[in-house]
Amino acid sequence: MPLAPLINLGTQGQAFSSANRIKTTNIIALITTGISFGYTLFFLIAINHLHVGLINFGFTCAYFATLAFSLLQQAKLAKIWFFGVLMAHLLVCTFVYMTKDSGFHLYFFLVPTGVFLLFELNERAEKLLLSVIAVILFLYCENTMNADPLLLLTETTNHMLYQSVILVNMIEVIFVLNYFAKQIDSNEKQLVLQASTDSLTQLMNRHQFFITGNHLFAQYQASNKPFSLVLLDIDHFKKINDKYGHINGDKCLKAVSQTLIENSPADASVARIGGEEFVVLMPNTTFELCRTKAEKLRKAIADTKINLGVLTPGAQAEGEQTELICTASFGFINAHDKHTEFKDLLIQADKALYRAKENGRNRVESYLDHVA
Ligand SMILES: Nc1nc2c(ncn2[C@@H]2O[C@H](COP(=O)(O)OP(=O)(O)OP(=O)(O)O)[C@@H](O)[C@H]2O)c(=O)[nH]1
Repeated sequence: MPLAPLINLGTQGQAFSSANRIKTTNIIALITTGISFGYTLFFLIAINHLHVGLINFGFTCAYFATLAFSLLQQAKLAKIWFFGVLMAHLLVCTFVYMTKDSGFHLYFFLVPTGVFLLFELNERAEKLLLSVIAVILFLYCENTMNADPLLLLTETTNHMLYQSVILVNMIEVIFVLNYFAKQIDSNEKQLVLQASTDSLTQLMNRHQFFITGNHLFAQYQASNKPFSLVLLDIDHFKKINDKYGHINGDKCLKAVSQTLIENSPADASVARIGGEEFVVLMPNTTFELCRTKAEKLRKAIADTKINLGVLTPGAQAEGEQTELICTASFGFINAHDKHTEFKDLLIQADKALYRAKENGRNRVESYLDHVA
C-alpha cells in the first residue's frame, strides 16, 4: 500500500511546523494500527479466541480512523481521538480480556511523550489533561487486578506479552526521539535558510551579506589578495512600479537577480540588500578587472527583456509594451590598506553609485574616479 498519501493527509495548506505534527500523527496512527493488528492476529491465531480477536480488531480500525480526522483537516480532533482510543484500548486489555500481568498498561507511558510531540505548543490544556488521565489510569491499572478476564493466560504467555509491550515501548520511544531529532534538524535548516535568504529573489539578504562580507574582508586582510565590491541600484524603479504595478516591479527584481547570478564570476556572492539595491562581492578581483565585470553586469541588465505578461489597466490603455527593459547604475570599490572595516567598502561604493546616478544613470563609476 502506498503510504505517502496517507502520511500527508491533512497537511495541505498548513504551516511548516503544523504540517510536520500532522504528518507525525498520521505516521504514529499507522504504526499503532500495524501493532494493534499484530496483536489481533496473535489473539485470533496463537490464542485462538474469536471474541477477543474481534474486539481487538475494532480497536485496530479505531486507530486507523485517526486518518479520517486528518483527512477532514481536524488535526486536534485526530490527536484527541488517537490518544482516547489508545487509553480505552489499554483499559479493555487490562480489565476485559487480560490482567495487568500482561503489562499492557505500561503502554500508558507513551501518552505523555506522545502528546508533547504531537500537540501544538499552545494546546497546553489538551496535553496536560491527556497526560494526567494517562498517569491516573496507569496507577489504577497497576493497583487493581481483573478477577474475571476473558483470556486465562499462562504465566509464560503473560510474560511473553509483557516483554512485547516493553519492546514496543522501547522501539516507539526510539522512533519518536529519532523523528524528533530529525525534525529539529530540518526546522533549524529551514530557519537558517529563511534568516539568510531574500524571499523574493532567493539571493542572500542584507543580514547574510554582512556576515559573508565581513568574512571575505577578513580573508582579504589575511591574504592581501585583491577584493572588490560592486553596488548597483535599478534606475527609476519607482516609475516602473507606478507604471507597471508592484507585481511587475517584483518580476523586474527577479529578472535582475537572475542576470546578476548568470553574469557574475563563479566565486562572487550576490545579495539583495535593499528594495532595488544589490551587491556583488568579488574576491580575487583587481580594480580594473572589477570595472570590466561591473560593465559586463550593467550591459547584461540593460540587454535583458523582461516579459511582464498582464499589464495594469492604466498601462494597457496607454498601449505599453508587455516587455520591459530596465537599467541599473553601478558604484564599485577595490579594497586597499586604508580600509579597516568591511562597511568602509559599502560606504564608498555607495558614494560612487550616487555619482553614477548623478551622471545620467545606466553607468559604472568607481570610488577612486570620484576621489580623483
Ligand atoms: N515591486 C517592488 N518594489 C519595491 C520593493 N522594495 C522597494 N520597492 C520600491 O522601490 C522604489 C525605490 O524608489 P526610489 O528609492 O525613489 O528610487 P528610484 O525610483 O529607483 O530612483 P533612482 O534610484 O534615483 O533611479 C520605491 O517605490 C519602493 O516602493 C519590492 O520588493 N518590490
